[in-house]
Amino acid sequence: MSSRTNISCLQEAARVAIFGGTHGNEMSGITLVNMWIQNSAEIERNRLVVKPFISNPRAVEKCSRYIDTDLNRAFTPETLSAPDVEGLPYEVQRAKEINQMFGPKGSSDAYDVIFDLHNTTSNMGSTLILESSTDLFNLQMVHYIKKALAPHTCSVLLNEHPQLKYSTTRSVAKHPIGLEVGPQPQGVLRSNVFESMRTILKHALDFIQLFNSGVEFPPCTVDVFRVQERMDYPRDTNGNITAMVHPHLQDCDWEPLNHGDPMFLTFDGRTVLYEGANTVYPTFINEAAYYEKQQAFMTTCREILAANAIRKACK
Ligand SMILES: CC(=O)N[C@@H](CC(=O)O)C(=O)O
Ligand SMILES: [Zn+2]
Repeated sequence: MSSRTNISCLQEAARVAIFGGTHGNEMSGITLVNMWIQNSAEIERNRLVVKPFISNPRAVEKCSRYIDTDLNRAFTPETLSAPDVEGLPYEVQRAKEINQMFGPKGSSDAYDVIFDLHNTTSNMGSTLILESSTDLFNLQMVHYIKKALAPHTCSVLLNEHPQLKYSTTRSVAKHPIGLEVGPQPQGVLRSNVFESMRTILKHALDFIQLFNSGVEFPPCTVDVFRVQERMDYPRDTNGNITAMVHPHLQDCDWEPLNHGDPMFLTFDGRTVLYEGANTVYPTFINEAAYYEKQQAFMTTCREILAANAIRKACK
């Protein structure tokens, strides 16, 4: 029997967009994108269209997460097909524009790749966010980035949970990928966070250029953290929070949380323990933007994804 390797031939990635300011108070992505709009030399690659783009300019101007509603939840089929009437929430209108410019979502006309640059107040380090465990192009890209970064590290968050997945701005592209770097307070620029983001983008664009030039990428595996559950703060009967993230959990993103470990510290000094049977890996711990979403942190489980070899399809 001859052994044949399984190579998946994928479409060239000719058009790439880099979004900053999907949330108007996340300063690293906003600053990088504005810099690249001024001078794009650093992100230019052969035979590749790379478009730096401020996705929520009005929120950026106000330095707030959004004007009317969270843009990064607005890319549902219902919102995108809403009739163009006057008085639509700003982000709904903007989502429809972005879908026109970079989509339409789900169509062959859509951009190939959208990188969406975010910052978190959580101590997550550099994190790539995937929305599908079967997107070979993105899995290979993430594998490449992780290798290129070593000895520095980068976590991969997989958000394909049927209930917890949300309709992101980047989801307009064929290969949506989020980049979340922290900790960085809202409205603040930190040089280490800025530089980490910039380096990851460089490796990502290098990967795309290599892929487009015909390089074959061998089969690989990627360690990911799969979104499992959102954990809310303890609350009183009026819905007000009654506890804080416990000091033993604060800043411990991606570290194992086991049955019996402290989770919250109530205002009156009681410790609330994690009661789950299985070890989980919390992330987005004490993210500022998630208080309004009733989320103190998110639990994930570890998983290893395998990806076929890929190369560009011959036309
Ligand atoms: C802190 C923050 O904004 N995080 C992003 C994560 C993502 O892009 O998937 C969000 O909630 O939209
Ligand atoms: Zn964000």
